[in-house]
Amino acid sequence: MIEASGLTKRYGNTLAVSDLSFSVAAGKVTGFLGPNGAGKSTTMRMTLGLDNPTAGDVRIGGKRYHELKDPLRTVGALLDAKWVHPNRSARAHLTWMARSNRIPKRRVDEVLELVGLTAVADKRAGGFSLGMSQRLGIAAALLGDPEVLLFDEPVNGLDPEGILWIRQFMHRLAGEGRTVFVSSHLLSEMALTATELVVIGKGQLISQSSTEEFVARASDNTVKVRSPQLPALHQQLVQASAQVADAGEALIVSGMDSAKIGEIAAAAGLVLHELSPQTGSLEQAFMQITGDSVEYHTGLAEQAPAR
Ligand SMILES: Nc1ncnc2c1ncn2[C@@H]1O[C@H](COP(=O)(O)OP(=O)(O)OP(=O)(O)O)[C@@H](O)[C@H]1O
Repeated sequence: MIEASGLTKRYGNTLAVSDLSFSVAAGKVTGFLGPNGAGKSTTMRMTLGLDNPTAGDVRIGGKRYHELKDPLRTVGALLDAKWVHPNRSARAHLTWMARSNRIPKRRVDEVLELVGLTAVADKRAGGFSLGMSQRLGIAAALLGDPEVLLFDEPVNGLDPEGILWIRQFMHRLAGEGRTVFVSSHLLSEMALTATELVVIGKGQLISQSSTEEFVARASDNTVKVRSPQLPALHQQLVQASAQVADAGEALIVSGMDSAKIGEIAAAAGLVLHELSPQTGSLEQAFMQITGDSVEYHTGLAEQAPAR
């Protein structure tokens, strides 16, 4: 469990994080979503005691990072996958980390196995692909078998296979009852990865809710209907007070649910080829909720360049 309350960080004239309060529950993947520069990394650094808040605090299991007796056994983090010494092997890197944190050496082999790096454990980490480096970073985060895990933009720059692996691995960690908090500016990725969302813009909380609620709240839910008798169906729906828009070979109906549309079609003896509720995307939801209050427009690209 992570709890931020009134968390604030000022760098000179920049208010990077402003009076931010949210909580992250155990047993779920919680997405930390916001455009570039929204304050996600700063929040994560404060959570890990790498930066001090100007005001407020953030606690892990009720304690500030500095108060944790055995930090690595409580919280693991992947902030930057490329910080490993390039000439060190994955095993040597993890062994060094384990030793300096009084973690038994056998745990090194366990985490290498968990992330699928056993076969390359003795190769130079400097030669690793970004995907392999991310796995090594995750192995390091898991060394102390912590209850709480923080990942900052873990899928940035990864290929689809790497992205899928990370997503499934996070679900698995949450399934084991851990608290998994993962930041991203890739909205569609978060829709697939996270069941809860903490959304920020310009250092401030925009919303905290389930991913489903966030999308439902912001999007106009519509129903797509296809029929070989479109004009007749159109007329029936308008008569029943639905708003109907033509979309080529389909109608997009709002103000009426799919059950009602099906009943109207049946009553009029009209054939349907498709009747599908359209839920809005996370992108739409984000734009709608944040409006112009955040400079999100450049952050909407699906594939951001690797950092
Ligand atoms: N050490 C620092 N000194 C000065 N300003 C900083 C520092 N770290 C972050 N900032 C500023 O604070 C704001 C929030 O940055 P932060 O990196 O936390 O955002 P972010 O949401 O993680 O964005 P990104 O996805 O681009 O990393 C930005 O305006 C950034 O320029």
